Order: sequence, then structure tokens, then C-alpha cells
Amino acid sequence: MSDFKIAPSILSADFARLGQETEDVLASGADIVHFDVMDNHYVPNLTIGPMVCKALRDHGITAPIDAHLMVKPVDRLIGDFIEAGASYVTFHPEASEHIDRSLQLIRDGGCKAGLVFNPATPLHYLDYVMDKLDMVLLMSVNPGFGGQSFIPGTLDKLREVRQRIDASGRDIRLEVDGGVKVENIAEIARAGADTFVAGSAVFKARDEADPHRYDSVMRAFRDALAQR
Ligand SMILES: O=C(CO)[C@H](O)[C@H](O)COP(=O)(O)O
Ligand SMILES: [Fe+2]
Repeated sequence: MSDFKIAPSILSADFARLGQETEDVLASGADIVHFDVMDNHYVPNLTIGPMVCKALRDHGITAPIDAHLMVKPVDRLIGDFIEAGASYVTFHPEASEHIDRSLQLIRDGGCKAGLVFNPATPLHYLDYVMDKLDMVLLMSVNPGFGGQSFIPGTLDKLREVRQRIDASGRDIRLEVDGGVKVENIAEIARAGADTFVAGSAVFKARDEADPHRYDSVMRAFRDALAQR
């Protein structure tokens, strides 16, 4: 597998300069913009919503935006993110009253749909919905904050989901989110992930030579993936 995608989480960007930061990280080679939505209810933190997603589109960001909804209830915000220009909309199954309906709402709006699993959320939520998924996102930290350490048990869970995706024969991305670093990305890729969210590891590693570039950390991620 060589179709690896790197998705910097703008949670760790400078929010006062969000448009420029997003441009800079994409110019440095990022593939996807990971957009963390927290509601101070499902998770104990409060971040950004659809207006900010739309502002990034209006600013000229054309790359895929991966809206990771850590909100409860889910369904009303799905419509808002579709309107705001999200490309992927993912949600936590235990935060939705009707998982199948939420997935269908996302796809009916022309977006790609994904389910997100916290470290202790069982994988049985995948049963009966594989045909409605474009992405499975495994959290490798408990959701709510950037800058936490990767939980090693995620590796076994990744292997299990990789088997399920391959057995399904479907085109479903396997994303991992939380504590992804240059030092552990190869091991995470070997366990089956193909899409890597990295927040603090990217935005704390601005190039010394140019404050608008993240080239060296992006190159280090690519090199680690090439040598996995
Ligand atoms: O969903 C998230 C937290 O709930 C973030 O995407 C995640 O924590 C990324 O940050 P870092 O790479 O610093 O761990
Ligand atoms: Fe996230």
C-alpha cells in the first residue's frame, strides 16, 4: 500500500492565523485538513464549527477537509458541515441515536462518511454499515485534546480493522488520530493505517528557515512511511 495521506490537525495551529497556517501546511505537502469539532458536552473542550470550515473554503482552501465531529447530538451539525464545504464528515457512533441514518445523511449531502472509535469503543459498530463507510477513524488517544500520547493498544485494533476492510473489498480509508509522531508513524502504517492525523507533531515543528513552511516535518513523515 503506498497511498498514504497525511492530515495535519489544525487544532494545534495558530487559530489567530488559521487561513495562513492551513495554506502553509498544505504548501508543505499535507494531503488533507483535519478539522476537530468539540462541543464541551460529548468531549470536555470547545473548538470550532461550520462557520470556520466555510471561512477556510472562502479563504481559498481547496484541499479535502476532514471534519471530525466530537459532538452530541450529531445529525443537525452534519447538514451544517455539508453546507460549509466539508469533504469527509466523521462521527462517534455512541454520539448518534441512529448510526445508519447519520451515515446516510452525510452521503446524501455528497460527503464521504466515517465512523470514529475511541480507544475503548468496541468495533461491533462496524457491523451492518460497511457498505455506507468511506472511512474508519481509530482514536489513539481519548478525544478532547491535542498533544496526548499514542495508546499502544491501538495497533492491535488497527490490524483488526485492516482485516475487516480488506475482507469487505471496499474502498475505505483507515485513519488514525492522536499522538502520531515521526517516531511512530512507520509502526502505525505497518499495523494497517493509511491516513495519519498529526496535530502537535506538525504545528510544533515549523521550519527554522521559513516560518511559513512545515517542509522538514512533512518530509520526515514521508521518509518514515517509505521505510516502514
Ligand atoms: O481529535 C483529536 C483530539 O480529540 C485531534 O485530532 C488529535 O488529538 C490530534 O492531535 P495530536 O496529533 O497532537 O495528538
Ligand atoms: Fe481529530
